[in-house]
Amino acid sequence: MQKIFFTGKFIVLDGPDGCGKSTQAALLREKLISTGLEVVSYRDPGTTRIGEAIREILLATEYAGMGDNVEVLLYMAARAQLWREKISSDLENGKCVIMDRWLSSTCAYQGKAGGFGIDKVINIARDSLERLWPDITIILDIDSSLAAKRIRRELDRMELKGCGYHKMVRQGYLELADKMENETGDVSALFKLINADDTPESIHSKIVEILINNLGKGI
Ligand SMILES: Nc1ncnc2c1ncn2[C@@H]1O[C@H](COP(=O)(O)OP(=O)(O)O)[C@@H](O)[C@H]1O
Ligand SMILES: Cc1cn([C@H]2C[C@H](O)[C@@H](COP(=O)(O)OP(=O)(O)O)O2)c(=O)[nH]c1=O
Repeated sequence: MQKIFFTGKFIVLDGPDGCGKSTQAALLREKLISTGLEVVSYRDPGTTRIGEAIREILLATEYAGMGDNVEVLLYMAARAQLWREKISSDLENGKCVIMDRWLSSTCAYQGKAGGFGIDKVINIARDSLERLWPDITIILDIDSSLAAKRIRRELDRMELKGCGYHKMVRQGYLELADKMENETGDVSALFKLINADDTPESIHSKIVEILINNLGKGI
């Protein structure tokens, strides 16, 4: 079995709705625990009481008229609370934090698809978050209509924004990953793209390989 040697890493899985983040977060959590690591996994927005309350407002279909700028601020608020209550101390205590979404989501959804602007999102994050980027962001890239077909429950306010919006979300992730490769300083971060139109097992193996190659040594 491959052994993973790293502790206290902040790992984000991100991508369009239905790309398989939750499935992969659960598989990765089991894998890291099986190698003896202490692991916590959270969802953004949510996890904290404040974050879950903000999440309810963000996803409720009754608030269809919410502006993209308001969305940016609410997602950022939920995230700031999650950092303050959970992630910061977990990392200090050497735990691996697996996040289902993070700042990259706000860049892709509100920044790109909503038209607010990716750079403006990053500027707001810089002023409101203690940490912008995780140790690594893994984007599960998939055609938006294929991802939408995987969702078999009632759609929430964000999922109801339509296929044009969700196509732009995918473009947003691709643009962000590309931007990260070319930036330097606090704007740059480690981003990896994976083709999510594959079996869960194969995607999982690729994620583990990426982590071993980028965060630690494998044998
Ligand atoms: N690689 C995959 N191929 C096909 N279906 C998948 C795959 N990964 C997850 N699914 C299914 O697609 C749906 C959405 O997966 P989920 O992990 O909840 O995605 P997300 O958290 O990104 O919305 C679930 O029904 C799940 O069982
Ligand atoms: C974190 C975040 C999520 N979102 C959206 C993506 C989802 O449609 C919704 C809730 O996230 P989530 O429950 O993770 O979506 P799913 O499991 O369906 O992939 O919020 C944003 O628009 N901006 C953000 O910053």
